[in-house]
Amino acid sequence: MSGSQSSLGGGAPASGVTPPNSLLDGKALAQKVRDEVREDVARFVAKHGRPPGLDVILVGEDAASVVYTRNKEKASNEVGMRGRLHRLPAETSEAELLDRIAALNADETVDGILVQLPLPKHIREDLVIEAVSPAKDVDGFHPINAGRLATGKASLVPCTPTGCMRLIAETGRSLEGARAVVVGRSNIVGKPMAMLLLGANATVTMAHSRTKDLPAVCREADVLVVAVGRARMVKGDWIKEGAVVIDVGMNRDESGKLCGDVDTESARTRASFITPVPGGVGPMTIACLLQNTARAAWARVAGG
Ligand SMILES: Nc1nc(=O)c2c([nH]1)NC[C@@H]1CN(c3ccc(C(=O)N[C@@H](CCC(=O)O)C(=O)O)cc3)C=[N+]21
Repeated sequence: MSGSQSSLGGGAPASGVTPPNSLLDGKALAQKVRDEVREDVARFVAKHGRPPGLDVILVGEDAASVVYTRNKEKASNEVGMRGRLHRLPAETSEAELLDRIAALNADETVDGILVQLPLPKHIREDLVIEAVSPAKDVDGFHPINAGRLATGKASLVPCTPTGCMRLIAETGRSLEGARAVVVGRSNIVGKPMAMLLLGANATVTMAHSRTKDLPAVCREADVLVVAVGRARMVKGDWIKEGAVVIDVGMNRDESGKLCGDVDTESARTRASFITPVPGGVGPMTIACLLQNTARAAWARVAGG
């Protein structure tokens, strides 16, 4: 916890007495992170005479991906980076995509490379992830970076889990010895999330679709992070009284409304802090992408 600005909903103080049922405002906290990055970028430009460069590659026309990648491009330019979006047709071959990545790997003005997922079926995702230079892998998806995180030598860490950790820090709750449950075991959220929580000395349980009595496991959690992609799956009575709940889900319900993996309305009555969807983890993911890009730029000029 630092600074005088509160990112909690309802005018709650950022530290001290914890009000019940507080929404954690990810949008406000993301703005704070972006302001920090903007200052860092200015220092980089002053020292190195060029802005950090972020190159985002989108293959195909998926409507949501078009919006997200435009947002990433825009957000990077807003903090003073040189952000660029490469839009490739859906028919782009795997070899063509790998060529484009190789060119960006070799370009000294490129500090960060992000290939938007999912990719079209004819392109092997793992090959593409492994083609990005680990030093420019601002998603933190390369096996080298996953391995570094798992062995306690983290450099570029996946953006969503990093954002979740920052949201948890904002609550003022200590993770030391706390029981953390991560629901979902993906390589891009669940697994790196568990590594970060473990690194903060939480006792971590990884739960998933095969977990027996998932509600009972969730009820053990002082900190519950849910990343499964199922609309409002986690109900209020799965939540331990006073828990911190981080909802990574981005789903559309039957009426087309954006919602998380947690039934926020019922969970709010038991959680002390909970992230809304939208306006929770999503904005933090983009802010942490910018942070990773700045970090990659500094590391590259230092020869790290
Ligand atoms: N290589 C790669 N890296 C990614 O980081 C990546 C990806 N591929 N593919 C897709 C997912 C999804 N993702 C989101 C980021 C921010 C919001 C976000 O800002 N959401 C807003 C709402 C946006 C809306 O209204 O649709 C919010 O939660 O408030 C959402 C989704 C990054 N992803």
